[in-house]
Order: sequence, then structure tokens, then C-alpha cells
Amino acid sequence: MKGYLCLQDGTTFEGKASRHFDRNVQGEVVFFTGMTGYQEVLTDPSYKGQIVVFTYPLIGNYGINDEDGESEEIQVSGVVMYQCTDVPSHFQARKSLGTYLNEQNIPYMTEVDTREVTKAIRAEGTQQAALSRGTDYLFQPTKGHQIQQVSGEKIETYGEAGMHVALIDFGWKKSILNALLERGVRVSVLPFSKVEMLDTLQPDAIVLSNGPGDPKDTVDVLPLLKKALEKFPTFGICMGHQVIALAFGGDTTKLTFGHRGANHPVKDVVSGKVFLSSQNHNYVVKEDSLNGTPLVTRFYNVNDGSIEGLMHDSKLIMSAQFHPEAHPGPKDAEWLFDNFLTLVKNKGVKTHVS
Ligand SMILES: NC(=O)CC[C@H](N)C(=O)O
Repeated sequence: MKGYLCLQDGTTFEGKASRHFDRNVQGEVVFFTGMTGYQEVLTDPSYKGQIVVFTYPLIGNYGINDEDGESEEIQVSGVVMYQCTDVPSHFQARKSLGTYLNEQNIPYMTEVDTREVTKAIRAEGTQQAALSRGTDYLFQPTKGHQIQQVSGEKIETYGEAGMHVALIDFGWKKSILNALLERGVRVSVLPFSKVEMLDTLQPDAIVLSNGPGDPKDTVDVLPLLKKALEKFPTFGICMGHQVIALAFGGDTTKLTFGHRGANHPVKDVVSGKVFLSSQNHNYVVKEDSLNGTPLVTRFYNVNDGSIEGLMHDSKLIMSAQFHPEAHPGPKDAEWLFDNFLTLVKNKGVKTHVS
């Protein structure tokens, strides 16, 4: 059966529709360039509501396992691939990717020229798109604020003892929690709408999580958050990084087409080193908006020069636009967790160098 990926600019792509192609889905269309990591991408809450195009031509070859989910369920609205294998091969594989998508009623398309789709997105920018049975899909107005859809409602605690970190939940990935637990940290996951609870929790440090949609959706909590940032050592990851910039009076803007993949080079201006990073974002901090704020740029993207991380000029506040927790992608930036936790332990103030 035929299916169509319809972009809002009128371009359409034909492909083969999956078994559960019985409802049209609309979402922002984005492309991910990693060769592996599809399970992590599909379950990462930062992808909430998006239609993901995998540019690598063969997806699903190691199946779906019990370990790699970043949350309990698939978060994307639809998936577009060139080829999706029905016969996975891996000792941990529990089911095929197609079965997993069908079980959760997520429509997907195969036999799509994903290179052509990617070229269209690169030329015209990230936009709304639909998976539809026909080419005449009628676009609906979009409803914002995806963070509310993925952020939890109550405080959850993990780990027994050790330094206490509050993980502010904008839609956290399991790998961020794991990176902290592996380092002997006790974690309280705190919904972003309950930031005022930090005064009761009195953590040793806070980590601001990743999350879906526009970082400006957090505007209501920014004044409270800024007070917390000035009080507790803070590390912001992806949306958390963007929120730190906004809280201190910086600004964010949307890239024409975001960074999503496992090999984005980032330069650390402190060490002069370049490393590869895992990325998934549409928005970036505007460099000129940092003038007059206490934030300075620590990391740059080597490809397009955009800001990849910040540090505060006098407090222990640091951030990364990329994903040091990886999953998917290289672990080359994992040292940032060690760096941050060591600085917290040593009450590091000015130096952010490991
Ligand atoms: N992974 C994230 O936290 C993404 C942040 C934000 N939603 C963006 O697209 O830029």
C-alpha cells in the first residue's frame, strides 16, 4: 500500500505505508544522520511529536532490545526510512523495529528516497509534515508546549547515598539519570513546574535536562529558575543549556534545519580540543544576545560555528548544547559529568577546566 510524506511547502514523497497507516499524523519533520541508535531516537522525549527521517539506508538491523529505550514508550509521531529490516540480528534483540512501531501504533514509511527528503529539508528548513494516505493532506494549526506533555508530575528519587543532584525534568532521557547514578550520585527528578521545591530539597547541585520544542516555552519558570541557578551549582544539557541562557537574559533562535546525529564536531575553547558529539536540537543560543550577561561561550560547533556550550563568569554554571550522556552516539563528551561533579565536590567556582 502506498503512503505519502507531505511537507507543508507542498512537496510530497511516495513510499510504502506500514500496516498501521490508518491515521494521518502531522508533526515537525527532522532528519537524523547516525547509522545506529534508532531505538534511543524513537524513545527520546526531546523528539516528542516529530516525524523522524533516518538518512542511513538500512534501519532496524539489530532490532529492539530491553536496554536502549530512553523512556518507556515511542515519542515520535512517525518514521520515514529507506529500508527497515524484518529480520534483525543481535543477541539482545527482542523484536523487530517494524513490530515495535506497529505495537505502539506509530505509522512509518519505507522505500522513501530519504536523501531527497533530506535535501528538501535542508533547502526549505524544518517544517510541519504529515504521513498520509494521499497527497492532499490538510495541515492543522500546531499546538505548542510539548514540555508539558513529557515532564512528570511528581518528584522521583533514584540512588541510595552520595551527592544529591536535582534533575530538572523538561523531558529527561534515561541516559542522563544513568550517567549520574554511575558516578555514585543520588538523584531527585523534579518536574520543571515544581522548581520552587529546590528550597526544600536543598540539593548539592542541579542538572537541567533535555526536552522537546521551543525553550521559550519555559518562560513562566525562568525568574524562579534564575534564583535557583544563582544558588546551586548547575549543569544544563541541550534544552537545559538553552534555558540557562534565557534565564540570564540571553536569547535563542531556531536553526534552518537542526543538528541530529552522532558525529557533530565541537571545539572546547578552554582546552583547544575538538571532539565528536551526539546531537539533537533545532534551537541555538544567539551569540550576540550574551553581551552584557555573565555567560561566556565554552564550546563551538566546528561545522557551523554555533554555540555548543556556556559557562558563567563567576559561578559554577556550565552547559552543553550537545549530549554528553550520548545514547545514541559517541561517549567522547562523557567527561563533562566527571568535570562537573568534581567541581561541585571541590566547591569549584571559577575554573571549569577538568
Ligand atoms: N534535545 C533537546 O533537549 C532539544 C532542545 C530543543 N527542543 C531543541 O530542539 O533545540
